[in-house]
Amino acid sequence: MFSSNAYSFMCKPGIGGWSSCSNLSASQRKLLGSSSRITCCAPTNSKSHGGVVMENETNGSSTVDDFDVNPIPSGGVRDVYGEDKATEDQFVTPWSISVASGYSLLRDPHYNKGLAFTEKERDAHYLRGLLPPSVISQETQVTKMIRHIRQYEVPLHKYIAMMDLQERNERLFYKLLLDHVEELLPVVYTPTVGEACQKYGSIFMHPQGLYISLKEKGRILEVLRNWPEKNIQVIVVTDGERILGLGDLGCQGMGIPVGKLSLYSALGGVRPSACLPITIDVGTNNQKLLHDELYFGLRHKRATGQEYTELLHEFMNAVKQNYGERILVQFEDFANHNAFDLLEKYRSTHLVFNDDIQGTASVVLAGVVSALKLVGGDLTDHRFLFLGAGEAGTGIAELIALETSKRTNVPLDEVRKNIWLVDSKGLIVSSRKESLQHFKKPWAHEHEPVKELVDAVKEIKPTVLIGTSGQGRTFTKDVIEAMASINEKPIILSLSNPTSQSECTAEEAYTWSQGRAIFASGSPFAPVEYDGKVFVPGQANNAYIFPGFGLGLIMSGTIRVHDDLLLAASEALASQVTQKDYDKGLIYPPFSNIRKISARIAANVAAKAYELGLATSLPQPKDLVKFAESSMYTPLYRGYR
Ligand SMILES: NC(=O)C1=CN([C@@H]2O[C@H](COP(=O)(O)OP(=O)(O)OC[C@H]3O[C@@H](n4cnc5c(N)ncnc54)[C@H](OP(=O)(O)O)[C@@H]3O)[C@@H](O)[C@H]2O)C=CC1
Ligand SMILES: CC(=O)C(=O)O
Ligand SMILES: [Mg+2]
Repeated sequence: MFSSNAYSFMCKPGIGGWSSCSNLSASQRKLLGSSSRITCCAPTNSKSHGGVVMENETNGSSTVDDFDVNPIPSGGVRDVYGEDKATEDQFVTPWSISVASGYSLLRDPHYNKGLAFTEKERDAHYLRGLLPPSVISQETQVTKMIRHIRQYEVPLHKYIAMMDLQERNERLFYKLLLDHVEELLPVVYTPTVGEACQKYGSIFMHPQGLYISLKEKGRILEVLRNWPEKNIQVIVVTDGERILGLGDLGCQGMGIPVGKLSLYSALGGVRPSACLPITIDVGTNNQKLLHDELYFGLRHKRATGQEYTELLHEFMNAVKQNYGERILVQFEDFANHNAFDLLEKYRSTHLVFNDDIQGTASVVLAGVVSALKLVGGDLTDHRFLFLGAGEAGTGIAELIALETSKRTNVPLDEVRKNIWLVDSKGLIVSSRKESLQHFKKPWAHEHEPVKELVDAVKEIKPTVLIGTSGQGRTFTKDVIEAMASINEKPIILSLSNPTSQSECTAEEAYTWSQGRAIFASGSPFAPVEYDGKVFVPGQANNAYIFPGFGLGLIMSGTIRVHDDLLLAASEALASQVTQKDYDKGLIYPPFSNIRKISARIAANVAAKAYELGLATSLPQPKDLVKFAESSMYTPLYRGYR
């Protein structure tokens, strides 16, 4: 992810976008060629925007835009290094221009091609003798790497090998991931990323992402400016308190933003250099980690209240100050006592998106809508029961209610009555209302208290059962048999991650429902044979949505997330399920088509953003799907002159 020896040029402060960098002279543009980056800076402590980096790709899109906070007087001399506007008490960053070659080129993951460097490149870039004589293609490298990965039987070893490749040769990493997406997604993402986070202290070799701890309070802007890439378009940030269903992993949660952003590039085509993984370290309440000598985070209990709020507020302001209005901040795996408040606080001032609340809602709504093709009826004909009433559960419930209300013109409050949630204390009912967290209150319907899930299933008689509890094996035989006795084709979504926390396995869902369940899970399960028939479980994971959703926001310059954009993403995803998928009982399309799916999601999201007046990249491209496709990062190697 780091690259220190690229061509670097200073340019005006601004905000990442898709228009061209007007500040570059013709000779600079020529000099930059196809594998160059332009780096800008501003004095530390400066109140102006920090800068933008743009990177050329084959599509020629460039990324410095028109939000100029420091216009250049025509004919004047440009303060390209931010040196002139710095006062004497301010420090400037000594950025330098350099060309990677020889040994440093081989060690630069952004530019390294290993044995794929051509003869000409080996001469031009002082690589003779630093590589064995053979020249091989990127295709052959992919074949070699997938064999290498397959050698490992332990998933964590595969994960380490993938991370190692990412640090050595970024384009090969992404080509490999894209070419073998169904095989490697479970390696770089759930379930293996969960184990990686649990063991991050001992497998940690290269620092990845940016760590912002309480120690950096008061100078977060400076910390952001230490990141080598300047044209950041997406940040995925966690504070590590609710990592998948594994709880508080503190600083070790970094595996999640790193993994999510790999998917942004692989599945959504957002350039890796535009992605910034961040972990905010306010301490951890995980006693095991606090006593682990390899733990590398702050060794104290989590800061809460004002201390937490102030750090997060400084972070959000610094992000906007450094990267501008269009930077997308994706909140990931925060505990629900912070997640809802952060989203509420920043949704009107920043481009923020909570993947666990909003992304999950969008993907599950799509799955439910497609499932209706298999079971019949409309959304209003179905009754939903959730195990788990936190971010994912109430987020999904809310979006299903919104879509149903829009489709039927029935008021939201009325629609909500068909949706029931169970939390750790039992069914959410009106007699509990006073003591409920705010996000549960809309779901407190009139009913006698019910403690056990199986009893709730028998009482509520849901057609759809959704697990968002983070508790493994909670959809017991009794629960699934109860669902199967009420429904010809029970829809059972076991969304909790990683696999150990899944409410049931695919085998349990199919066996206990005598092969009648429409089943999907958050982490993947292998196909199951039951009664002579093979059942292929789908994966209901927000990974279907956030990469395309983010691309849609970025390519349209959208400045705020609106619920209708989530509905647009969901609709696009559901529309990608084919008859062939339905015939296999699948309610999601295969991940092997993910780039096409992401382009459609991006286009639908962008179209809605333009319609709502939230998009700022004007004029609107005529064909948004083509535009999305042409905007995507491709991991093929570029030639170096
Ligand atoms: N597939 C996907 O794409 C996604 C999956 N997830 C997964 O969903 C799970 C939950 O995430 P999230 O909603 O953010 O977590 P939260 O902590 O916000 O919510 C968890 C909910 O589960 C309830 N719960 C906990 N234990 C039990 C139990 N034994 N019986 C009934 N309810 C219980 C909690 O109850 P109480 O409120 O009483 O504490 C709470 O309401 C995680 O495993 C996560 O990995 C999340 C996002 C996306
Ligand atoms: C998938 C995801 O975002 C989660 O489990 O938290
Ligand atoms: Mg998450």
